[in-house]
Amino acid sequence: MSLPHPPARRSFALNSTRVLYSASTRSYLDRGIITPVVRLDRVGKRYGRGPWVLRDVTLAVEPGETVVVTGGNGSGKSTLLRIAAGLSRPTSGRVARPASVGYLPERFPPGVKLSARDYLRHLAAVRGVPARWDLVEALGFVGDPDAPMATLSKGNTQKVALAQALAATGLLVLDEPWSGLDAAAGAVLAEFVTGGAAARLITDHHGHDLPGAREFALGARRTGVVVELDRVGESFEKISVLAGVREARVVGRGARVEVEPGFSDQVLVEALRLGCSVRSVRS
Ligand SMILES: Nc1ncnc2c1ncn2[C@@H]1O[C@H](COP(=O)(O)OP(=O)(O)OP(=O)(O)O)[C@@H](O)[C@H]1O
Repeated sequence: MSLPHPPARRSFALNSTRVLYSASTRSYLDRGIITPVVRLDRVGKRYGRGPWVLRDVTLAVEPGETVVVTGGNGSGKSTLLRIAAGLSRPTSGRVARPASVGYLPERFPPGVKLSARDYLRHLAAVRGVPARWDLVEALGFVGDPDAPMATLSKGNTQKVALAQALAATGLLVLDEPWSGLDAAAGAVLAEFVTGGAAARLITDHHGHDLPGAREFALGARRTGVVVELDRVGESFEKISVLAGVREARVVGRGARVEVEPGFSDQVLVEALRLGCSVRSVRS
């Protein structure tokens, strides 16, 4: 069930600039002077009779703010994002969101027969927003805009999928938006997700450094091992998906890797095999 939208007199205009929100916004939020764009109130989720994936999650994202949802594999990040975007119903709790929501799924749906240009036009028409081909170009799309989406490379598919999500003005929900992007597109995206007036809720296994972003950690479990690696380079992607890796973040030329109990030996062996050096290992 969605909460009714808050009264307009308490809302900040969504098209105001980011600067307006930078000073003391948390205290304004707390005092009810700024209304969050999206608010999850004690949200819980279980699929069928399965275990609870999320329990009692309360989160508010204000205009112009970027919140990065972190947590290990299976901690419920994508589930939380789908609930925030309105694509999945919470089992308990309440969600209030704006009318204009852009959503980038973790994986692009297979079997889309439309061309990139028609796909963008179609989704824009459904949502009542302009088709932003300029965003596709800004991300450095290379390919035939009139070829079926299924024939595009992963990175170019991601650029089109991102453009349809970024066209929204209220809330941007982006699940692993850097996935498949080249460095140039990644840098453009980093600017998109740290500027502008929309509220942004994202996941990012790559741990990009996003100025002003706030972290929201899910399922923070205290046991496990933290491994600090050096000389990680191109191996980061492989390390971040190793069995037992709860979370991996780029730190300078190295990485900080949180590992589930019992998995640290095999993660260390694999990291050394990939040419990394080990800076520290601690519980
Ligand atoms: N449609 C579904 N039906 C049943 N279980 C699901 C469904 N979607 C997710 N789950 C389960 O919910 C849990 C959380 O999944 P979710 O994809 O939200 O985690 P995540 O933190 O995004 O993981 P990852 O970092 O691996 O992407 C997992 O145990 C998953 O198996």
